[in-house]
Amino acid sequence: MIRPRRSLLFMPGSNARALEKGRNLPADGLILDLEDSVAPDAKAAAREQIAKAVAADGYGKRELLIRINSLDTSWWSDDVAMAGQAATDGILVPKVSTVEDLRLVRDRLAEVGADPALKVWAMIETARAVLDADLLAATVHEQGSRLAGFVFGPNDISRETRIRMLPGRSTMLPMISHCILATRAHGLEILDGPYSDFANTDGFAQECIQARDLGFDGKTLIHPGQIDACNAIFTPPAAEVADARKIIAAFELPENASRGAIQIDGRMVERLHAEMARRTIAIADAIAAAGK
Ligand SMILES: CC(C)(COP(=O)(O)OP(=O)(O)OC[C@H]1O[C@@H](n2cnc3c(N)ncnc32)[C@H](O)[C@@H]1OP(=O)(O)O)[C@@H](O)C(=O)NCCC(=O)NCCSC(=O)C[C@H](O)C(=O)O
Ligand SMILES: [Mg+2]
Repeated sequence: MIRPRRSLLFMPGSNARALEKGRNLPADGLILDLEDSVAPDAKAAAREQIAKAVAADGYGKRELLIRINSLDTSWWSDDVAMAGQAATDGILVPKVSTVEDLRLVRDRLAEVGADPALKVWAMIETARAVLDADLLAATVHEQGSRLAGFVFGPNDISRETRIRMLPGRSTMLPMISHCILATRAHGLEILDGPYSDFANTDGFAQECIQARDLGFDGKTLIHPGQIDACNAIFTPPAAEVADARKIIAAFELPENASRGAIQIDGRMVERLHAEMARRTIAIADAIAAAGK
């Protein structure tokens, strides 16, 4: 089943006001954070607060992920124990670098008896993870894997590699495309990283358009003011949906039953375009069904 993932808003697990606000924000998903937005001495309280907020529910159809702390900290194991028992859709694992990292998380989730439907998302934000993106994505085929996709992490990549984050992202485009290819080769999803300068609405909109055109499924956000623009940019435009319906209808005509390529309004259209059209319609329908 296709799920709209146009906008996933990060919120600090230590911020009760944000957790409360998340119940009414129009984001497709929320990422309740235990990692970088939570100070070291607030980790335990944030973990408890997230558990209570999820148990109290009220998040409706929004996809809920909990970002745990990285595997080189003393917190991650308790984070997984809490997240594995919480009624969410998945966990987001930061600073994944090796396939062994993903196996550790898989085994810990099994140990705590997590619901088999709970998914794992990996943040790709180390040089090693970018280089080995294909290997990481390939773990989806392993027994017991819960991997659903990647979230790109430009800030940590920049920190580790000293590659600068520039407007237009010219310095990061090769690695972004590399990660997107790795996910698609294994049937996974991928979300773009956040845009920190939340007061710069034009810059944000340009980055969303770029993210969509590069092939990301959606974008992670850090401020509620970014949701509407992000949703609008990642929503298939009405004209694209109408065109998709036309393509499907054309291939369903008896006279086209045995044709691989046809003509619509002066353009060549092939069956691969019908496949793309079906995805466009499925996303548009899923957005409509979610009432957004
Ligand atoms: C960046 C912020 C600290 C700004 O917060 P604040 O100063 O409170 O902003 P505003 O006054 O404009 O807020 C207006 C109202 O909106 C609420 N709010 C703000 N942010 C959020 C949010 N993320 N979720 C829910 N609600 C939010 C405020 O409470 C105000 O509400 P009201 O009281 O009704 O007026 C803040 O936006 C923030 O903390 N953002 C999230 C930070 C975060 O989660 N960071 C981690 C993810 S990014 C990352 O980790 C990078 C990645 O790993 C990489 O490597 O690239
Ligand atoms: Mg990061």
